[in-house]
Amino acid sequence: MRRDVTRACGIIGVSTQESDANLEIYEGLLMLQHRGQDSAGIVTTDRTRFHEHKGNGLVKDVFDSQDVLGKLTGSTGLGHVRYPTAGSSSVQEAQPFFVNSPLGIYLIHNGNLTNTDALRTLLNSSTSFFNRCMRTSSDSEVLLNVLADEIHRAHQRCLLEDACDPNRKKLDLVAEAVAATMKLIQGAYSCIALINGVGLLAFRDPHGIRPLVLGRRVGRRGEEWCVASEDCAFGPIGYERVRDVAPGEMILIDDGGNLVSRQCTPLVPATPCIFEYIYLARPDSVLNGISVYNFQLGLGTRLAASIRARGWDIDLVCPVPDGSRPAAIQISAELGLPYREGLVKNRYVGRTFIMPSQRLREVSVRRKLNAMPAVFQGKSVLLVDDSIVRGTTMRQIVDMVRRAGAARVYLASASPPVRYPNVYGVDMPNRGEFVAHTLSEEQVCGVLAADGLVYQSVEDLVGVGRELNPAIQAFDDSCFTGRYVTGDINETYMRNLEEAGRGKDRGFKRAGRAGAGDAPATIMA
Ligand SMILES: O=P(O)(O)OC[C@H]1O[C@H](OP(=O)(O)OP(=O)(O)O)[C@H](O)[C@@H]1O
Ligand SMILES: NC(=O)CC[C@H](N)C(=O)O
Ligand SMILES: [Mg+2]
Repeated sequence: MRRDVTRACGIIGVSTQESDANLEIYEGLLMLQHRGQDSAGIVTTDRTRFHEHKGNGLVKDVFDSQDVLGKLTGSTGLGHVRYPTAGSSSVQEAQPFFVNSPLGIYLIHNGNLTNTDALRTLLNSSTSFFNRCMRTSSDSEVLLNVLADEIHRAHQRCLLEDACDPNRKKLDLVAEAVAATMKLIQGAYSCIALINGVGLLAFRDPHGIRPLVLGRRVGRRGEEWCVASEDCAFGPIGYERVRDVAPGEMILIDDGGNLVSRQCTPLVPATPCIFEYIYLARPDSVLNGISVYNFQLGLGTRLAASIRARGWDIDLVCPVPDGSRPAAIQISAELGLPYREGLVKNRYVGRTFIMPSQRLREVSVRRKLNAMPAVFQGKSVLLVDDSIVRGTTMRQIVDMVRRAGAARVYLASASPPVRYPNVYGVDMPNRGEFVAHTLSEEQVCGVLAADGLVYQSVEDLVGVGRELNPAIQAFDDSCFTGRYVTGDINETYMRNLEEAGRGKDRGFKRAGRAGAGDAPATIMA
């Protein structure tokens, strides 16, 4: 079930009392590798100094020897795997990022800020204590500097207060700073920071768009903690899922393993990114109380009803491996049709949708998937995929399956038509590149040269999530609806995004350029 290509970031932090954090973080990052493959980084602390290593590439290649990993000593630390949404892929932008004032802080981030440029201007202005100058164009580096600035301000405020207790708890200062940071930054963020002399800090944006899960175990010297993007990381390193970090919540674990939590913004139900359940997260993860696997089965159940209504004459159901398997299995069970694996995947070829040109993407699909005549010859086939974005994958597959002898090729997409970019930390092309951006279902079917096409409806998609966790009534489904939960995304933002992406052929390269004063607007076709 493991995906070999995705486009978000994965984060993990561990606070133990006696174990080697480096090994646990390494193992945890391997479990999160599907979320980002551009770079990997780990930092640990042995309470006297930080130990850091990061680089471009997969976790196994960046940490390719005992020597490299062995130098990362200490019982607390954090790790990151990156797929960029802002800035570039250069090693300077690999995470974690570090600042040394007002105290040593390392930070990792999953998500994307939508007001990065405004924040950068603020940090460079005289209102910032240090007129902070960044080294990269990463939004995550900006986020770290905002946090550092706010920690400094909170400390200054405390010193100025007449009644300030000189021993005022560090927790209070950090909580004040995180709350102030959350007021300034916009967009999506799940973050973990290592703060010298304070401990391990984790916080999640007020809408809970990107995931963040807390795990715990009891060691010989007391409680030990793990925070990660997905709880699939916990099992191999011996932690048990406790709960999701709440939207707008911060958690601080001190060096003694004591955990405290503060709600930094008014608590509202999460509006998590629905694409996590369709494509990004591993099926063995439970996010926001919803099993990703069960979500995907639910997609199959709902889609089966729409397929039945079409009255197509189908001989077999075939998934586009790997992500659509749960939905396809469920469709085959619901419709009483044979399930067949007719597309063989080559696990040693890399990316398709993020390849740097359309021609390369097409070649890559053919290298990655091969259609078997033994399955398709003379059959009327229903192909199921988790999503259709540019349509490159499906167009190539329809052609391959026909060449393999299929009599008819019907298509089912477990998610609705992707029509709008995701601006919250998932790499997506520009609006004009989506095959469905301005086309109807029937027109897309024509472009893909299929005999029929059915998409999941937005109502059914959201209905699956609501059914599995009634406490969550709304999701960030912006890539299907054009409705952005943070309310700050407008046409100017989209145009700037598209202009910044032009010529790079990957679309989502830079963010955070919304024109000041633009009214938030729903972006509809
Ligand atoms: O319409 P397109 O632009 O071709 O993109 C859609 C495809 O991209 C993803 O697969 P991908 O090949 O990225 O990875 P996977 O093997 O993990 O499914 C997704 O699962 C679809 O199959
Ligand atoms: N996909 C992500 O979460 C990316 C994090 C951050 N925006 C970066 O570009 O590095
Ligand atoms: Mg795919």
